[in-house]
Amino acid sequence: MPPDAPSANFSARWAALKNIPPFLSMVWRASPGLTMAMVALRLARALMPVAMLWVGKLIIDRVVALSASGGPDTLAGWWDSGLAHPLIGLVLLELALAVAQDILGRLVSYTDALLQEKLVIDISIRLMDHAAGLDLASFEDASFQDRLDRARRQTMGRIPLLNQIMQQLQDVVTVLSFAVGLLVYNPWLVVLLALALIPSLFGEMHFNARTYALNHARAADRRERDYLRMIAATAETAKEVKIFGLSPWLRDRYLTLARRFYVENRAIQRRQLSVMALLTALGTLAYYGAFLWIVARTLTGQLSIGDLTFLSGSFLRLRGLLEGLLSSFSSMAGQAMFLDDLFDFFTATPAIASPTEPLPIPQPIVQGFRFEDVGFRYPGREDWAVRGMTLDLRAGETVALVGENGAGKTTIVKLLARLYDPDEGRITLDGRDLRDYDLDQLRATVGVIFQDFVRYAVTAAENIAIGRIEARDDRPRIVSSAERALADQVIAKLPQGYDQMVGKRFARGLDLSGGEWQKLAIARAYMRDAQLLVLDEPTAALDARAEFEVFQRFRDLTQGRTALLISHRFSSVRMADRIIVLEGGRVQDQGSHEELVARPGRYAELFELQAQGYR
Ligand SMILES: Nc1ncnc2c1ncn2[C@@H]1O[C@H](COP(=O)(O)OP(=O)(O)OP(=O)(O)O)[C@@H](O)[C@H]1O
Repeated sequence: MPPDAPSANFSARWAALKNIPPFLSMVWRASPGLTMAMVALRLARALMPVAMLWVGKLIIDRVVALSASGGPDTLAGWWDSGLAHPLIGLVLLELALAVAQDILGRLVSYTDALLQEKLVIDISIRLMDHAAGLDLASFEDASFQDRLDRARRQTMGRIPLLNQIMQQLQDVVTVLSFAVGLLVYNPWLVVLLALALIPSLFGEMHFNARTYALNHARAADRRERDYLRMIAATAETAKEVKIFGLSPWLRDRYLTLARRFYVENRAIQRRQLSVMALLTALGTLAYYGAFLWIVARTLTGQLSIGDLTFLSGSFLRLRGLLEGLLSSFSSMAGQAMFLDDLFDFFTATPAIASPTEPLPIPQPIVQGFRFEDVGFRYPGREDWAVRGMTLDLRAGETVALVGENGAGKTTIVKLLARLYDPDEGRITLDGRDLRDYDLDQLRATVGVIFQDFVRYAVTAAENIAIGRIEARDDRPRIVSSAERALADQVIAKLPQGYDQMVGKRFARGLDLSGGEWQKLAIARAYMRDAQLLVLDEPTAALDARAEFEVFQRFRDLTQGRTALLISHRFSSVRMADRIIVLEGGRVQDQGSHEELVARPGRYAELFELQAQGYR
């Protein structure tokens, strides 16, 4: 069991009850009106059983009294004498109660369904909103992924908890109403019942805690299982799974993980079965003991037949209710333990945020961006991704970054957009630390298209509009961005043009080639009014001519704006005003293409290598 797994003991369970009030406040937030209606309906419903049983007792006592009094022999006689009128009134009352109970039950289910739905929507939106504010680093951290995964499950998985809590509330009121009835006859009856049920309560709590601990400890396994199931059967992976014959390997890996969980879970379930059977038997014994007492008192005339029915009825109901209450109380506490993950997730705060008094981004940028002796390590890694990095991105200039795989090119882009903050040194914009500026404005100013851009399963137009989602209805803007990125030719070939659904996730979707996707992605860059435009190798799948053309246009169209290009193709890179050569997270050299090829160094060497390939 990992150190952070809650131990399978009672205190963890009791402690989890602290989650109930915040959970209820979430319910209230989701819909105050429905919540109030629900509580009122449940309360009314809670008092029905005791009322019905009591009226039943009154009916029996009256029937017994009337038949003992030796009244008329015929029904008509009874009617005329008027003796039976109060009895008829009681029967009608009982009938009305039964009908009301039914209607209330249906209203409760109706309100419950609506409230649960509202709650799912509300929690989902809060999860999405909260996730949007968190650091990229959080998403790249596996333990955070586990937490997020568990929290996400809470959205659907813990919703029945609402019903459980409400039912619990209703049952408590019903129990209290019966207990008051029993107390009137003999307080010991109530004590006896409660005592007999305590062992089952602890038993239930113990086993629920064990199950939770197991689930918690195996969260990482489950994520892997979901992942395996996903890669075994999705459009994105089907090609490789077939070509490499991965199916048996995926299947075995899945089975190994699933079996481990199954075996551990079965052990808990087995113990629960035997222990709980014993504890429940205890309860049954106590129940029949009390029942004997009631029968004896009736025989000796201390209780009426009506009392006997009321008491035995109350007893039967109380036992069922208390048992249900105790077990659902413990399962409710168990469910509440799962809420820890949800609330944990909500308490996670981003480290990268706007300062309290942010500076506005200069319009226009005058000097540009500058890295001053910047060092950065990815969380959980010992080695530096960039170190001692000093470079300038002057306003209005087109700069290319080159370097071998892992040289730190993408990391520079992430630092520029403040997806991460440097561990050493600082990055400035017009002389002020990036951290002093408004974060949202900064991200709007830096338009980046990454090499691993997302292929959204939406329409072609929407795929482009992603670059400036507020302008998704601005068709002329979308069309002109598409033209600049050469994506218009791709779209012209689609049967439904800009409104064509793309991607293979949905039946209506039409998949595109790698290069075609890239053109759509590049069009996103033109949707923005970004002052710094970055293309981080989204052109890798374009053929050499298309990349050349895309970059040429990019340079022309970004005239007067600052632009950063990342590419491994020298034919494209040479268009830049200045080329920065990175090696091992540092600037190794910089200059124009002509300057760099003229002197011996990494650039000339790599350029020569690539040129040879074409000879
Ligand atoms: N999310 C991450 N978590 C941990 N380490 C990372 C992460 N992303 C990159 N790195 C590491 O940081 C270093 C720099 O990576 P970076 O992505 O900046 O290289 P790059 O120059 O863009 O490479 P490429 O040409 O392959 O795209 C590499 O050693 C890489 O392994």
